[in-house]
Amino acid sequence: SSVWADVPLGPPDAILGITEAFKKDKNPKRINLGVGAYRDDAGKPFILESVKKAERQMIEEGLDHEYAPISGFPAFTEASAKLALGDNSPAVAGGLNATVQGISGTGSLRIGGDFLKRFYTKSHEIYFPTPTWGNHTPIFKDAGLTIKPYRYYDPKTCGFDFNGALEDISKIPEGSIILLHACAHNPTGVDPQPEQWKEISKVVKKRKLYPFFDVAYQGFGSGCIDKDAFGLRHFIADGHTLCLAQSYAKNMGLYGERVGAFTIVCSDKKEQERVMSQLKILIRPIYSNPPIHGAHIVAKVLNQPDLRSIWLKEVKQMADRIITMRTRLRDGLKKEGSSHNWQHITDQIGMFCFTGLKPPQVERLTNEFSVYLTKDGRISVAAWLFSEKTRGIVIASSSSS
Ligand SMILES: Cc1[nH+]cc(COP(=O)(O)O)c(/C=N/[C@@H](CC(=O)O)C(=O)O)c1O
Repeated sequence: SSVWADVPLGPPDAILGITEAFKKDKNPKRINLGVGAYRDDAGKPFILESVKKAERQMIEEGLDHEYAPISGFPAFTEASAKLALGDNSPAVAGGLNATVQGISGTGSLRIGGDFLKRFYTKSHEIYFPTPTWGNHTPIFKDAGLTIKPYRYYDPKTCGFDFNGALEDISKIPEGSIILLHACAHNPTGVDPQPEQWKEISKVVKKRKLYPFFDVAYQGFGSGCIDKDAFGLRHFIADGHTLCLAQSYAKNMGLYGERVGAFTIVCSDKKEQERVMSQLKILIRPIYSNPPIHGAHIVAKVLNQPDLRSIWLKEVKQMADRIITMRTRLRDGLKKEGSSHNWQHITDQIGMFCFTGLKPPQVERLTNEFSVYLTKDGRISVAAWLFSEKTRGIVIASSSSS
């Protein structure tokens, strides 16, 4: 028999599989609210002006196609570290950030998982908020870490289960790794308030946990890159030693360019050199060195003041549009006669709204109205086109709610 006779058929991806199903739907009124990708008012992908300008400059400069360093271009990695940690970050100023370019957020998270498995000796257990982004599980499982939960989302309020989270975190075994979403939590759209971040930092410190921040939506939550980094920067100011994975897929619209970064904040320069050396040894046999096109774009946009100021306006414009769409969706549902409390649609923040719809209602929405969303009831508000689709949500939510 064939050598692959025992290969089982795997299930479609819970998120990317929605787009596959959407593409097969012939209904002209179909709408895809599955994948976390921003769309403009015409439902089209949004190419940022700052990105277009950077690319035009790159063509004029005739950039070559030579290999980047294993860790990526310093112009990219240093700008990424400053974006997340702050322009005046003492850690960056002191050269304590061991930052490498990763293959977008996913690849950066995976480098982190692999590095922790190889060198973090206190524990190989990583604690996830419940729920979390679907791909977090296979990323860290394949890296050889054991996944454990802490409470995060309260289905009763469709909000943050702050007390539950604190209670669970205060019981996490000392030295464990804890995964935190920096902002715009996926899939719930529920973020801790600044005061709550401070409490979380205290408990994480008390338990001597190792924080791993996933920074996939900086700027996309509030529209302000500094506000969205509050939790991360507070943890640094609180003296935590931590690591973080960044993605430029959403906040620069560079989805397919696969541009991200992974940073370990080290305690001193010697440690940073040792950590950098081992990150490069880890990367070399996987993909040797990172893709350069998107990295050049990001380096230009972040380092050139004219492009940076355009970008800051554009990321705020995207965040503001999402906030407007949230309000229109909530009002539209009321207008359609729904008596359900949809307040959480505007209380939540970032690309996603956790509607609270149950799988049977999601199925109805998809099968009868060609509205595509993930089974857990998450919709990408960024992809929402205000239309009579609202009616579909009302009907689906009214049935067996
Ligand atoms: C929290 C989070 N972290 C990292 C990523 C990685 O994105 P990357 O394209 O590797 O930089 C995503 C992507 N989330 C959206 C897309 C996806 O699932 O791949 C989503 O949730 O739809 C996240 O939502």
